[in-house]
Amino acid sequence: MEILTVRNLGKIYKGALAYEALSDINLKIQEGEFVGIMGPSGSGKTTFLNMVSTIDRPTSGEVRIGGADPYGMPQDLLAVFRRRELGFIFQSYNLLHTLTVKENIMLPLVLEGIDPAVMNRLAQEMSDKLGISSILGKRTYEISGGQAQKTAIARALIHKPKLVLADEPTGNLDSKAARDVMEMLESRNREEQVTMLLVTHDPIAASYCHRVVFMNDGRLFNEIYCGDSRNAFYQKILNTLSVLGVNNER
Ligand SMILES: Nc1ncnc2c1ncn2[C@@H]1O[C@H](COP(=O)(O)OP(=O)(O)OP(=O)(O)O)[C@@H](O)[C@H]1O
Repeated sequence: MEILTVRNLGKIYKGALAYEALSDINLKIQEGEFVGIMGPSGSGKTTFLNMVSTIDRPTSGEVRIGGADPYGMPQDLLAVFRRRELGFIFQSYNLLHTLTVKENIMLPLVLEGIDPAVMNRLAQEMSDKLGISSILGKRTYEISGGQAQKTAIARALIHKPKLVLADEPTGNLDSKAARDVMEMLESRNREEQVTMLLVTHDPIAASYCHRVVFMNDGRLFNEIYCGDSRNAFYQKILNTLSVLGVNNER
């Protein structure tokens, strides 16, 4: 089943000087896929993610999520659709500092008015899977960056969204914590077929994906698939980045 269908997507930022940030993007993502987006700085990755996440409107083209047209919805329905069907993971975690780790994780369920006993059980199950049960009572300023990102992942997944969108989820982490976070995402994808779309500059993070789509100058440049070997995939990612002139020192 197709979870995301993007057809002929274009975005022109209008200002003193109009700027075409996306041009004629076509992309399909099947249920259970784990797809990375890479490309040089300014190539349109975040703009693309913002169009898919319905944070910003495309100038042309179509976006379908699980068959639904989010841009055809009135604002109030769109807000509910985004909350129910999408999960977000950001580079800066975006946790609420007045809440505990557990309260942050339960937030999407609180907004849906789920029974507290059910919320507690789901939060416990999710944090067991992500290995953060021991920090559930802590405040967000008492935990490490890696733990904060795992908390954000738990929050993004707890309501079982159709599509999880991640923007540089390892961008603020050291290489050990980054691997840990990618292993978490990979295991949630493998075990529960969570469909994920991830923007990253990090070729190691991208190598956990099934497929990496490369952008250049607002267009899709190329896509490559992971075969049997993650190491060979990593090398292919590095090669494509070097063709695009991206320096990927970490
Ligand atoms: N609100 C805006 N108004 C005008 N131009 C914009 C706006 N947002 C982004 N752009 C331009 O659109 C292009 C694509 O930007 P975008 O942030 O999508 O790139 P990116 O690939 O995510 O870059 P990076 O890897 O540096 O985050 C850039 O040239 C940028 O300057």
